[in-house]
Amino acid sequence: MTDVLLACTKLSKDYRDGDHQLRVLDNVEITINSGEMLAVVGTSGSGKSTLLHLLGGLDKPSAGTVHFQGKDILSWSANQLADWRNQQLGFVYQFHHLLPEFNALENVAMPLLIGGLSARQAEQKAAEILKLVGLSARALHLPSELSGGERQRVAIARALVTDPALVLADEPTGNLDDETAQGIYELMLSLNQRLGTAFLIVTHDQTLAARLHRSLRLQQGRLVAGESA
Ligand SMILES: Nc1ncnc2c1ncn2[C@@H]1O[C@H](COP(=O)(O)OP(=O)(O)OP(=O)(O)O)[C@@H](O)[C@H]1O
Repeated sequence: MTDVLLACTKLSKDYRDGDHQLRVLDNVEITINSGEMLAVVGTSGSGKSTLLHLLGGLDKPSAGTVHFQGKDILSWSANQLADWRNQQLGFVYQFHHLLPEFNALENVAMPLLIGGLSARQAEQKAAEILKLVGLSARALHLPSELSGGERQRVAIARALVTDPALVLADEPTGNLDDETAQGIYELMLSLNQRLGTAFLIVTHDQTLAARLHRSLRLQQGRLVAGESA
């Protein structure tokens, strides 16, 4: 598929540090196609999280554009952005951010409840997605009763439960051992094949990034020559 899902042009972000202006992102241009798995690789402080925040409409750039399916997200109100995130995007972070007092099923169902679905419909859909990530048997367990890898599987299920077009993942395996991290990448690749969901994954791990369809490198806020996997 070649239709463009998300695109940014000349994206820059500056922070003021006393008298200093700190340029954290500098004229970044990225295009993500529907169904694509794209990695952005960079060392700590290269601007990866800042980039994801801007692409997910969680922060505004100092300059540049962000378009989702051809629409200018920077012109949207806070409510429009919130609806868009709920309906079209899924987020996965380094730390799972599951709600500790709710079990896996309830955590996965949460975005659907927020989106207005009934509890019964939400739990039915959540159970389907938990099955896809191989966690049906753990559905009624609290996050504290799950391993780190299982928690990330639940977090991925929660990101996918609304059938988003795109998942933005910020170091989704940064807190896991190598073997578990590989398993999470396998899972994301198989979900991409099965559901057609696009993924943009930022990571410092080149080996994991090389498993995806394409990878780009961010260095001190600039995209440098990218590698295709
Ligand atoms: N709100 C802020 N105010 C000032 N500087 C910031 C702010 N947020 C981020 N920065 C700076 O921007 C730079 C990029 O940060 P960012 O978190 O995007 O990097 P990263 O590549 O995700 O790093 P890591 O892998 O360590 O999370 C860093 O130098 C950071 O200190």
